[in-house]
Amino acid sequence: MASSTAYTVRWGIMATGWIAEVFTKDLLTNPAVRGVQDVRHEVVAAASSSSKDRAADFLGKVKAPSSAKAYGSYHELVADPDVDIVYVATPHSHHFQNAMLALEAGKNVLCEKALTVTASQARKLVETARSKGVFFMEAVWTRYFPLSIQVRNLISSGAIGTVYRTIADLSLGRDSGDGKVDFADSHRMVNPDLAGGALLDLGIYALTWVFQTLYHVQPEEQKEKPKVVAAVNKYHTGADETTSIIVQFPQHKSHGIALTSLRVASDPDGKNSGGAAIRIQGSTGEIQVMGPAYCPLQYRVIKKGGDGGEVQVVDCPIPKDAERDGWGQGMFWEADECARCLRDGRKESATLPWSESIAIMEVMEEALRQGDVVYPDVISTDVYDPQSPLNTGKR
Ligand SMILES: NC(=O)C1=CN([C@@H]2O[C@H](COP(=O)(O)OP(=O)(O)OC[C@H]3O[C@@H](n4cnc5c(N)ncnc54)[C@H](OP(=O)(O)O)[C@@H]3O)[C@@H](O)[C@H]2O)C=CC1
Ligand SMILES: O=C1OC[C@@H](O)[C@H](O)[C@H]1O
Repeated sequence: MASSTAYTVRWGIMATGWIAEVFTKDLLTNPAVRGVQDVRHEVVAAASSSSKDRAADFLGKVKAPSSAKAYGSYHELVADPDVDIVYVATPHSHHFQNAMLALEAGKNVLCEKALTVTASQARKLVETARSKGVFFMEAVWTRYFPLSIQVRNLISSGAIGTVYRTIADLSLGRDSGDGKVDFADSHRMVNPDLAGGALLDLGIYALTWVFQTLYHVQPEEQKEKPKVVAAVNKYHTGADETTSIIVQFPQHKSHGIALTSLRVASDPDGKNSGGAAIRIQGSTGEIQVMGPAYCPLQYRVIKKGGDGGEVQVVDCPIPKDAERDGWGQGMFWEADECARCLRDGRKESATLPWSESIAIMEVMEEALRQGDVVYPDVISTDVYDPQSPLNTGKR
């Protein structure tokens, strides 16, 4: 078990869908299994906008302690004084209103990706977190993987010289052969009412690799806003199905190429036979990260002019908790980061600062603008409404 002096964070889970379950199970794994002694996590409440019973079922499924409270509304969750931090696990359409509900209640917030539908919404959330003096972070879990940390350190230490280009792809390959993809039109992946589309859901990981290799590593005073050129193919629902973006940092002479698609796959056979999903190309070598871009488990360092014997292959497996049915997907690392920030009084994570989440939202917004993708007003407004249907669940 984690040490008895470990700093404990009490989580409230907002929504009860797929990722809420995966994340909450990760929270409830034993931190010692991943070598963590200084922080630990408790799940004290979960809320469903559908019903209190659904929240109770959820708590049962994740084997939360019997003391954990089930709420039938998001409003009740954010009012619970025992909750230190709210994890927002609703579709991206809802993130602005739901995260605002929690921030306005004075709660710390970890909000699933994509942070919002628009950059203006992201800026408003950050302003609110700042004025309320609470912690706020976008849940891009991949950033906190030991693999990502190692890759960023390699870049910063000059292991592949100056990085001039990163090519990153996260594409699912869900073409169903009849002109459609195999998500129902109502599914959050393609439904504009839920801010569906490849870019906000998947492309954000390709952009994460572009940003953490070309932008994050830039010294603060040299951080440069990128130029953006995008090509977008729209699905018949109006959401984007294939989006390709060139992100240019002119001062740094670097290009990021972020690719995403629901039609073709980054890894058609699931064995990485197609090669690396991410290529980070420097003046003296290349780092290749094997996909999927959201959950990479291996990278390779290839030195320029090497004879093939110089390729260093590094595996970074995700520790599983055998005492908890083998749970552990790698989402616990971002939770540990939240705990350490709360313990240390930090309001934002240095690994994914507010300004970087906003910069990525600005790129996605610009790409979607170039592709004529338009989302409904109710999900793209930046006016907070505690009684919005997105907060009350009145669908
Ligand atoms: N980090 C990662 O690896 C992943 C992140 N995600 C992100 O998590 C978010 C949720 O995705 P996922 O869990 O797959 O989605 P699900 O559809 O499985 O769950 C979403 C939950 O949100 C709540 N909700 C509230 N209003 C609505 C609505 N109008 N329609 C649908 N659901 C609603 C529901 O919970 P309730 O009824 O209890 O309120 C629902 O169960 C997305 O933003 C996605 O990008 C998703 C998958 C992986
Ligand atoms: O964040 C995600 O990562 C895994 C994908 O399968 C999922 O669609 C996406 O939301």
